[in-house]
Amino acid sequence: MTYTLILLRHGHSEWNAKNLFTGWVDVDLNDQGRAEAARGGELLVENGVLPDVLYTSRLKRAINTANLALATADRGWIDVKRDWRLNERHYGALQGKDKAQTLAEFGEEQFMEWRRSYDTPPPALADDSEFSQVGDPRYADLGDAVPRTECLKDVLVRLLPYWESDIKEDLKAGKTVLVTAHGNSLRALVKHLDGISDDDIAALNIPTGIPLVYELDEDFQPVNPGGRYLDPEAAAESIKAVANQGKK
Ligand SMILES: O=C(O)[C@@H](CO)OP(=O)(O)O
Repeated sequence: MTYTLILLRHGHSEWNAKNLFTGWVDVDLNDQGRAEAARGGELLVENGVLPDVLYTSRLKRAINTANLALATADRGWIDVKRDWRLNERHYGALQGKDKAQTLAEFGEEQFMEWRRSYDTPPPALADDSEFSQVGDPRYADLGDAVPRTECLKDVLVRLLPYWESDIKEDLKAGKTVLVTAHGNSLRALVKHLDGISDDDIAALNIPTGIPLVYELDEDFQPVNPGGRYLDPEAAAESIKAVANQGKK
């Protein structure tokens, strides 16, 4: 008996296209992202991997990706659970900043440390910034715990309890679970699933809009470590593009 988990990073967003750090800023998909999401749904159908339940973050680029993919797969009727713990990593004071300019200003080492180190968060975002989520009603349940910045470790710490309490329970019940989330929240989950070290996770990037399917054994260990992208060629191209962001 194996459990089927599908991970799907949202399609290209308006700020991916502009090369801006996004984090918790609620930016929508662009046309490319909407097309990627629909293609993601086609890939689910072509591969006969149809989700029974959907998990998303509270951010519209993930929500709309899931809606488009599921509509394409004629699966818009499945149960949905949304949770802030699947949100993108909060990018702190980098939210809204241009990646290429940040790279030029701070140099590659600092830029990569902020983007990909496991435990160094970017500087905190001021509460009165236009890009702050403090006071946003969608995070009212968080009170003053709304993040001002996060490193990947912080994401793992907030995400794992939810993985244990909710997502795993649906898998245990035999449901095929679709998690539609973000580059860094999915990197955290993949780190956990594949047992990737704190150092090695820096080199792992998740492509936009391409379903990544894990088969998990009864102990939730991947039967297929690293998972299986439903379009491996497109995934390889997109991974390269994500890795090179800023370096234009
Ligand atoms: O800007 C962001 O929020 C993320 C994902 O788009 O970017 P990066 O890949 O640089 O972590």
